[in-house]
Amino acid sequence: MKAQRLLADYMKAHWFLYVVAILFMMTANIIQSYYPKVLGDFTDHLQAAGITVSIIEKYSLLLLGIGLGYGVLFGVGQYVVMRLGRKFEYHTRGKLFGHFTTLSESYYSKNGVGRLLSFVMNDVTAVREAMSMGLNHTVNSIILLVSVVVMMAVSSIPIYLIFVCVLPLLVIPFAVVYFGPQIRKRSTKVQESLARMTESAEEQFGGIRVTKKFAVEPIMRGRFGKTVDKILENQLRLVRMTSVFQALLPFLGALSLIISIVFGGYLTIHNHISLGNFVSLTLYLRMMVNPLQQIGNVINAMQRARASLDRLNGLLSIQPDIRELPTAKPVDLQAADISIRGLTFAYPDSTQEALRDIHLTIGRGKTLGIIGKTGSGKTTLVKLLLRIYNPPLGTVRIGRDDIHDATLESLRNQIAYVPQDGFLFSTTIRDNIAFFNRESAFKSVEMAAKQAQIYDNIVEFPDKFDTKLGERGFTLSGGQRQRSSLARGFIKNAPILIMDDSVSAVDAVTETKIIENLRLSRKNKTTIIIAHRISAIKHADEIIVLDEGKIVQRGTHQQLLAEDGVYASLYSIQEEGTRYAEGHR
Ligand SMILES: Nc1ncnc2c1ncn2[C@@H]1O[C@H](COP(=O)(O)OP(=O)(O)OP(=O)(O)O)[C@@H](O)[C@H]1O
Repeated sequence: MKAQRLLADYMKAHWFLYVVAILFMMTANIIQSYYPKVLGDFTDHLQAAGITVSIIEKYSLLLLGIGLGYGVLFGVGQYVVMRLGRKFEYHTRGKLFGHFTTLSESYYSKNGVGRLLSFVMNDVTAVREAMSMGLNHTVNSIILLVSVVVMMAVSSIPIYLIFVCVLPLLVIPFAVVYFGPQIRKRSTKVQESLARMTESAEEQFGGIRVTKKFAVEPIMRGRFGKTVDKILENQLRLVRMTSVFQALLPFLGALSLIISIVFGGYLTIHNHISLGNFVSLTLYLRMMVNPLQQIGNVINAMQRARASLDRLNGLLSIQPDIRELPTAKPVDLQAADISIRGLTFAYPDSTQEALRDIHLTIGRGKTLGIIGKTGSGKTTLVKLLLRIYNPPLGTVRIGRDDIHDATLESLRNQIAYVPQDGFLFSTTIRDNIAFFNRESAFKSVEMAAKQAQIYDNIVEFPDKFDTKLGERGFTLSGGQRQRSSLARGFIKNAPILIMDDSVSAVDAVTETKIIENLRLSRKNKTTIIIAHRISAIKHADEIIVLDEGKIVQRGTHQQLLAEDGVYASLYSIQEEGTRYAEGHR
């Protein structure tokens, strides 16, 4: 859906309130346009009959009426429009967030969090401002201008005088046509540099611990400084352009006033027009300057909003690259083997193949171990099983069906994936563990914590399972974080559990206990364990060794040890390391 559609749909849904607000503001401005006429008449009265109490009473009451009428009607109209604007902002942010949730990992790997935030913050605000201010000012200005022109036309001020005085103001539309597109271009640049700053700030804050440990704060300040400098540079270019534009408008207003004083004054001296007409004319012209200036502001705001709308359109038009086929059916992973045939895969935008000609069957209820050098394609393989990326058609099957024929929900609901650096939310440890179902019984949360060997730590925390974790769970150590995220995977008790190097940060004794718990609790359930340490996978029914995206060895632990290959040499290095460590205890 296009961003303009969002805006149009919203306005259509609230058309009644908009009409009421516009009517209020129109009436307010019509009332206000009487003000110069009243002062003009007052001047004529003064000139004809001198000042009297009754004249003062009459005109002050009239002016009070105009003031009150304008104030109340305009105030209510403006309130309604502003309120609608804020609601639009709220509504649009919700829609954008909804869209974000549909986008796949490849989008997030290319766009930083800061950039995404900037859509939700800066762009939505720019559109809201243009919408509220635009409507307010446009209605006010147009109605006031029309009323003033009508009032002048029906007054006894000669038309030729009005025309000559208004002449400089007619330049305004041309100025708008000239400046508008340039302002828009510069606004786009400002929005883009704001997005880059938010992105940089997010990254810098995220990496603040690393920065502190390496004492490279000046580099960090320098990097951030560059993004801020760029904003300043772009903003100043925008400000220069808008300032010239906005200064031009009052200048033209002043010019028309000067003409009215010179020409109108001349006509008054020679009794061609009354003194009251002369006063009214100058006041009318003065009254036209503000609305004209406001129209200029509205055009600026509209240009900014157009730039933001274009960015939002770009975002909303991105189609998630992982989509479900209309014919997709739920699958039952408990009842089917997974077979991979001739799977070769390269990441989008990458020419290098991350996986090459993989043939593998993961039998139901079996445990598969995956080992291999860093970057050998282990995580890629499981990402394809989860359809975080799309495997080529026909290469991955669940039972007899292609994985593309499965609904994403059924697939992901039946797989518990535990990554190496499991993200923890700023909530209680209990909610973090029971993430997939917040309603899980406390008993199951405790059980999962025990299986992941984190229970003993949690009961020592100040509020035990109700301990709130800080931003990203920083109050926990690396190993505790990893085990909490492991508990989150265990509690799901899913037909398939994938542990992606998720015991790397625990000591050997804890690892052995976790693996033992795993074997007991996951009897007859499929488990895939990716690890760098052989100790974590040696019990598996089958182990594959990946190297540069290819399976170079496969078999049980014993079979692989018997072969002269990567596995056996890795084993002897790791064993030697363990013996060495034990010898030095
Ligand atoms: N999103 C991505 N876009 C492009 N290339 C990627 C992406 N993710 C991984 N790669 C590349 O794909 C290859 C395999 O990466 P993968 O993460 O599967 O390795 P791994 O065996 O899990 O490594 P590790 O043991 O370090 O976790 C690497 O060369 C990596 O650079």
